[in-house]
Amino acid sequence: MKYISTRGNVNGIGFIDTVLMGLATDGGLLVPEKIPQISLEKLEAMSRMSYQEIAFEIISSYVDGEISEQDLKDLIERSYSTFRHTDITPVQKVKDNLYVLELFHGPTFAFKDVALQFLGNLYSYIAKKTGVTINILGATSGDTGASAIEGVRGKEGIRICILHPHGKVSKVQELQMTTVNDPTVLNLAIKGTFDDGQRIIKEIFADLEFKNKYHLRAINSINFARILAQIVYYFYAYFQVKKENDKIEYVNFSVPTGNFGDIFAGYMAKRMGLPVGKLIVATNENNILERFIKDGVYEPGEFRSTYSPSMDIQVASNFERYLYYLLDENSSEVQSLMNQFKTTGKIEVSKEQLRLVQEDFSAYGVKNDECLQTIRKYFADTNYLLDPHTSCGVTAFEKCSPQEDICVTLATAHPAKFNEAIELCQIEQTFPEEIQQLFDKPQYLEVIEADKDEIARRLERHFTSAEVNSK
Ligand SMILES: Cc1ncc(COP(=O)(O)O)c(C=O)c1O
Ligand SMILES: N[C@@H](CCOP(=O)(O)O)C(=O)O
Repeated sequence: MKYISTRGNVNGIGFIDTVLMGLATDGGLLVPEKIPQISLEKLEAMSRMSYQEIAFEIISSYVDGEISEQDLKDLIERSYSTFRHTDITPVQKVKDNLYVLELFHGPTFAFKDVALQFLGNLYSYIAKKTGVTINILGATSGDTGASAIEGVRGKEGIRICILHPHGKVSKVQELQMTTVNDPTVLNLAIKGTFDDGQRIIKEIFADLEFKNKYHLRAINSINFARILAQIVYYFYAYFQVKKENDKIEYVNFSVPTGNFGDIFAGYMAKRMGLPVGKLIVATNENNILERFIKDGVYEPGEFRSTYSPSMDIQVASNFERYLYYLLDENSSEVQSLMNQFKTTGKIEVSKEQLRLVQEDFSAYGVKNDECLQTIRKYFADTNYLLDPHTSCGVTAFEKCSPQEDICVTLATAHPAKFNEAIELCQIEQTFPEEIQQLFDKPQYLEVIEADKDEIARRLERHFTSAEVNSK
C-alpha cells in the first residue's frame, strides 16, 4: 500500500512516511493509492470480532506490513486500554430507528480519543524504532487539542504545541488542555478563530525548511492515521446494529461535521465495502458543508459562535480528500480547484458531480435554538442527554433519514464538556470525577496574535527547549 497526495506531487510513500509527513509537501492531503476492499466473507467474519480485532483488520490493511503484526496488535491494545467502556465505542438504541454510537468513553470524553490514543502511541513507537524527533503542531476548536495532549503527554522525546481560539472553546475544553503542567506541552490561545489556527499551521507546515528543521508532525485529521483509526467504529457500529436487526441491508450514519474528517472516515468505510446508505452531514450554523451538499457550491460564509463550538469551522480540511475521489482521483483537477479556491474563495462542481455527491450524502444545518430544543426533547422523552454536537447529529437524522431506515448518529462528545449549553436547557448534570477535578487546577497558556510569524518564533523556542509556560 502506497500513499499519494491529492495534488499529485507526492507519490509512492509508505504508511510510516505518510504519518510523519502529515500535510503532503505539495500542500495536498495524503490518501491511499487504492482503497482496500473488504469482501462479504470477511465482513461476516469481522461481525463476530471485538473492537480491537476489527481495528487490527482495518488498520493492518493500510499499514501493509510496515509494522509487524504483533507490534500493531500491541499498539491497538495499549491505545484502547485507556477507555472506560469495555466495548470501546458502544452503540445505544435511543428509539426505534435511531441508535447512538458513543464515541466519548476515552480519556478526554470526545471522539478524538479513538484516533489520538492510537496516534500518540504510534508516534512514540516510530520515535523509538527510527530515532526521528516528534514535535507536534496542531490546531483545535476544543477537542483535538485536549485529546492530542492526553495522547502524547509523558511520552519520551515528544513535544507538542496546540493553537486554540482564545475564548471560543468551552470551559471544560480549555481546562482539559491548559491544566497540563508539563514543559513539553505548549498551549497558544490565538486571538482569532479555529479557521485562523488551521490556516496558520498549514502555512507553517508548507514552509518545508521550517517543517524539516523543527521536525514538525501533525495530529489533526490532516494526518491520514487519524482518518484510518476513525474508519474502525463505522464497521463496529454496523455490526452491533445488524445483530439486533438481521434483515437490514444498510445503515445510515448521521455525523456532526466540522472539518469533514469523521464523516470522511465513514465515506472510506463505505468505499471499502461496508453497507452504508446515506451519510448525513450535520452542521451547525457554520454550514458551508450543508450548502455544498445541497447546491454544489463550496464557499465560506460568515463565522458564527454556536452551542457546538467544536464545529465552528468554515473551511473543512478533509473536503479536499473527498474532492479527490469526487473528481475520479484526478489530482491535477484537484490542484486547479484548490488554486481557484485560494484566489476566488469558491469552488463549484458540475450538475453531474452534484448528483454523485447527493448519492452518498445528505445534509442539514442545525440552528442554535433547534440544537437546544433537541437536547430538551430527547432528555424529556428518552432520558438520554445529548451533547450539543450530538444534538446536531440527531436533529439532522430527524430531517434527513427516511422513517424506514435505521440510522446511527455519532455521539462525538460527552455532555459534561459543554455544560454551557446543557444549563441553557435547564438540565442539571453531574460531572464525571475526571472533569470535576480540573476546576481546582492552575492553567498554563499564552495568549498570542493569530500571526504566522509570531507563532513560528514561539514554536522555535518551544521545539528547541523544554521551558515551562505560565499563565
Ligand atoms: C465534539 C465534536 N463533534 C464533531 C466534530 C466534527 O468532526 P469533524 O471535524 O471530523 O467533522 C468535532 C470536531 O471536529 C468535535 O469536536
Ligand atoms: N473539532 C476539531 C477541529 C479540528 O479537527 P481535526 O479533526 O482536524 O483535528 C477540534 O475539536 O479541535
